[in-house]
Amino acid sequence: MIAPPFPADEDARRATLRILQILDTEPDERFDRITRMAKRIFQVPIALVSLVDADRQWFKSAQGLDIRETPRDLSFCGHAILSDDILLVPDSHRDPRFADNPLVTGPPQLRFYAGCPVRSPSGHRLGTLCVMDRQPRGFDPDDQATLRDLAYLVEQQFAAMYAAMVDELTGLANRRGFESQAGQVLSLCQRNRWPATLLFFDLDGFKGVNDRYGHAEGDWALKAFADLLRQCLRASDVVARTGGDEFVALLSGTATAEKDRALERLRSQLNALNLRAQRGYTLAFSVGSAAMSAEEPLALDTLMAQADAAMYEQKQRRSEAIRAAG
Ligand SMILES: Nc1nc2c(ncn2[C@@H]2O[C@H](COP(=O)(O)OP(=O)(O)OP(=O)(O)O)[C@@H](O)[C@H]2O)c(=O)[nH]1
Repeated sequence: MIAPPFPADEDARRATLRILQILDTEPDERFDRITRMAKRIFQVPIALVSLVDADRQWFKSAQGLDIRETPRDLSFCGHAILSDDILLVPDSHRDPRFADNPLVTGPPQLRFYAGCPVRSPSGHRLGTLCVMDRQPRGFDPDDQATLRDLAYLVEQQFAAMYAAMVDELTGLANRRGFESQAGQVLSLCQRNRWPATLLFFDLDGFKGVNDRYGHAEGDWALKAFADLLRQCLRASDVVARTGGDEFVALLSGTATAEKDRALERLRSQLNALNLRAQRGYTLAFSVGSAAMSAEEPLALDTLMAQADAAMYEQKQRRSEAIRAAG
């Protein structure tokens, strides 16, 4: 058996799965309808929408299988997401990648597999729409075209979910996406008695960038800042653009010293960007933070309000200092 390797975009792919907040959710008729159609059209016992997570594949929709997940190492879909095309395994007994796979040699005794990768609007292959049989079979070009059409329906559902949760300009979570993801992360911190820190950022003098250099330049600056946040914070932190030039990040399991280090990294990378980019203006931000200790749980709203107030204070101090100097 050959376990599937990770694709090159693995981190971004998993971050997208997190933003969509689709893993471990309830069955959804929009996806179940598609797998029912696939099962009927191809006359197969099993049809799945499988999402490939860190170490498992999890089924958003499953027809003909009682389990909701299997280890990623054993998954056919882990192989299918390595390419844009359909992965076709007409007879698993004759394929060295799968011949001694426990899902082939034991239940559900998979013999035939056809899986079409399903992508997020940002282009990451999140999983597959796949059909399976317990006997070998063919899958002609017409079948393949039909499977691609059905996979496209799955992608449209992803697109609708994505639009509701993601800021189109920067690809970060939007306010709604943030509230929902951060709410879950905060509950996890509270259950495990981990500290958490919320950072509230607002760019300084951003209106001036738009006014002097145009809206397109303003968009460039927002995207550049979003990229820096992505680079300087951990993949497990929840980062969002919640308004015009406002960004927030929830750092989980993070105490003050780590938060300070993250902000130092951000400042130094922003300095480097300003020097490198030479756009005629200096991109700068004010930031406020609010901490939840392991002992005292706080609601997300409270953390947001505290961090916003701290940011505002810093902004006032900075503009007073600039006025005094000038
Ligand atoms: N380019 C661009 N500009 C935007 C977008 N959304 C909001 N803005 C602009 O962002 C600016 C935000 O305004 P403020 O926060 O008051 O401006 P500021 O100059 O940063 O003010 P301070 O925060 O006090 O430093 C406004 O000019 C908005 O028009 C966007 O998606 N793209």
